[in-house]
Amino acid sequence: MSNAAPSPAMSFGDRLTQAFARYGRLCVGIDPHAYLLREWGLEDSAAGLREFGLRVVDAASGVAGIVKPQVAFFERHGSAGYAALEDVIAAARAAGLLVIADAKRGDIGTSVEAYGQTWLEPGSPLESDAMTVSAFQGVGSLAKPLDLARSAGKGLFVLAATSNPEAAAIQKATVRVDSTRESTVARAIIDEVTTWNHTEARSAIASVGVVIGATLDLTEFGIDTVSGSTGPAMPVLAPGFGQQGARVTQAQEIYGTLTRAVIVSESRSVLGAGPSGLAEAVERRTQEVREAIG
Ligand SMILES: O=c1ccn([C@@H]2O[C@H](COP(=O)(O)O)[C@@H](O)[C@H]2O)c(=O)[nH]1
Repeated sequence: MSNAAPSPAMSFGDRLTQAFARYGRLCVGIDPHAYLLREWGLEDSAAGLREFGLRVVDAASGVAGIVKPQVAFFERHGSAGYAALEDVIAAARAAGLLVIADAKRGDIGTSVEAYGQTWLEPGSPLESDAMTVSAFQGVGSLAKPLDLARSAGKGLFVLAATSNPEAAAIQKATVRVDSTRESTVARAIIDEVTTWNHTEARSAIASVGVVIGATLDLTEFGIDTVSGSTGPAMPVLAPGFGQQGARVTQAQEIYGTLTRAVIVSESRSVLGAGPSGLAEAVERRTQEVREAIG
């Protein structure tokens, strides 16, 4: 399966559906922390990051369906880091892996459009299959990347309730959505994404998702994990499993009805196996995630 040139007829949600059916829901994070590079016997340089990323791609290829490079680690090395990231992304996509660039971009609409072009435009050097974005400047500010994602068969994951504890105060804060309703910030973002997805109702899984951490009690964020959705399932990129403490056996309990399109994202808990144990760790984790949520 190659996803190098997605036909516009095939949305990101459709490709996600295929990846789920074939490989399950594990997303292997490509997070070349300095300590991991050391443990792997690699230099903390662009060349070391490139080698690290390519080894993860190798281990994930044919076993897991999705990888998520954490852009921050590559940016540390400036232009050489970006060149390494380009190679890692290209190798992953050529191997048939879906690539979610964890770039967490956001800005006013005219600038965020360029971020979308960087990560989602077919033919761009950093072309990925999906990217993470921030709605701090309003979900409406993301209109251009949303349009591009739709026309190019790409995906977006909007930060809604993140796994880090420091975010709770802002994300649980109440906002007035209209003259009759109030909602938490997290819930308001999820509702806007859901509305967007209802206009793309032809796929089983939508192309625009949200980031909701597995470390949270979602009821405290006002997030509905009980009602069944009528439209396409909203993909939920779910960090917080593994090193941050959440267990995949609890996924159903954490996400409730949202579980049907949860992507279990794990980085350090898999990468910590080191280069010799990595392939086995990816296989084992893929299996555990399959057993827990299919
Ligand atoms: O809410 C969020 C959003 C993104 N992340 C990112 O996911 C990985 C998690 O790494 P682990 O080693 O599995 O903890 C990392 O790249 C974070 O920046 C997140 O953790 N929480």
